[in-house]
Amino acid sequence: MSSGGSGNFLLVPIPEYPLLDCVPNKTVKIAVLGASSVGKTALIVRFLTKRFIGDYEANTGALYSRKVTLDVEEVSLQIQDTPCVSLQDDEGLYCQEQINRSIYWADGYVFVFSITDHSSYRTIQPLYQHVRRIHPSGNIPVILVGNKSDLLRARQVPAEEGETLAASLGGVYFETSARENHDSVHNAFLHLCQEVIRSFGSGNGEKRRGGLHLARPKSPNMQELKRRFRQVLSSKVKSATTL
Ligand SMILES: Nc1nc2c(ncn2[C@@H]2O[C@H](COP(=O)(O)OP(=O)(O)OP(=O)(O)O)[C@@H](O)[C@H]2O)c(=O)[nH]1
Repeated sequence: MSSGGSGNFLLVPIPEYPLLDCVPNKTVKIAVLGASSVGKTALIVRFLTKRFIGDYEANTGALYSRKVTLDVEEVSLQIQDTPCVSLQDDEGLYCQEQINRSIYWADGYVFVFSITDHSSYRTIQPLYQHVRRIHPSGNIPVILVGNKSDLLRARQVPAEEGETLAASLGGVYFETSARENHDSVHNAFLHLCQEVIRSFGSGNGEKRRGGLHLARPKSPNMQELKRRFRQVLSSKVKSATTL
């Protein structure tokens, strides 16, 4: 696994909601991962703003943070956009260090490929293995998104291949068009957020974070423990970045 990239990417300040605004134990952290130009940024922007961004700008990985209402539940949602990963000739994965940090930080993952680009589809399996190496235990809430479904004539990945791959990752497959519609994108993100919240309830968060030796806060004094949790996590991320 090669790494590169610099800057305290993940440690950019996450806008803190005033304590009274923080939705206790309902902070959902999602990382959006995939190859170049598959539509990671466009999907996030469509989900959060209902708008489509037509121009292409290689993304450096922005963090979006806001409260959203999913069904009737209000959650503090943080979505980490990430720079592209790429397959190398030996089918190894080039994944910048800053992407590792966002994988380490996230509770759930959106794996994105473009249905018009088979190599972006082939990137998903090694990318998923990489995430598993960082989170070896517990199940990790994931969804697989085949984007650009509006470009039917340019399709290179049949829907069945998406379904098969999603099943092997333990997630659900969604075909979306960030360009054409909001609902397909919203349903995909909504599903993942619900899976993440479910994983908190199942204690999976504790099992998964067991690898970090950080018990998921259970006490009534959630805010204090969450503050400590965040501190320990960010110091862990800091030490991880000095690797
Ligand atoms: N036709 C079509 N174009 C799309 C769709 N989603 C994104 N695009 C376009 O594809 C290009 C790449 O979109 P981005 O959102 O920048 O892709 P990205 O994965 O963030 O790209 P990287 O910065 O390389 O990681 C842009 O020109 C988008 O306008 C879609 O659903 N349909």
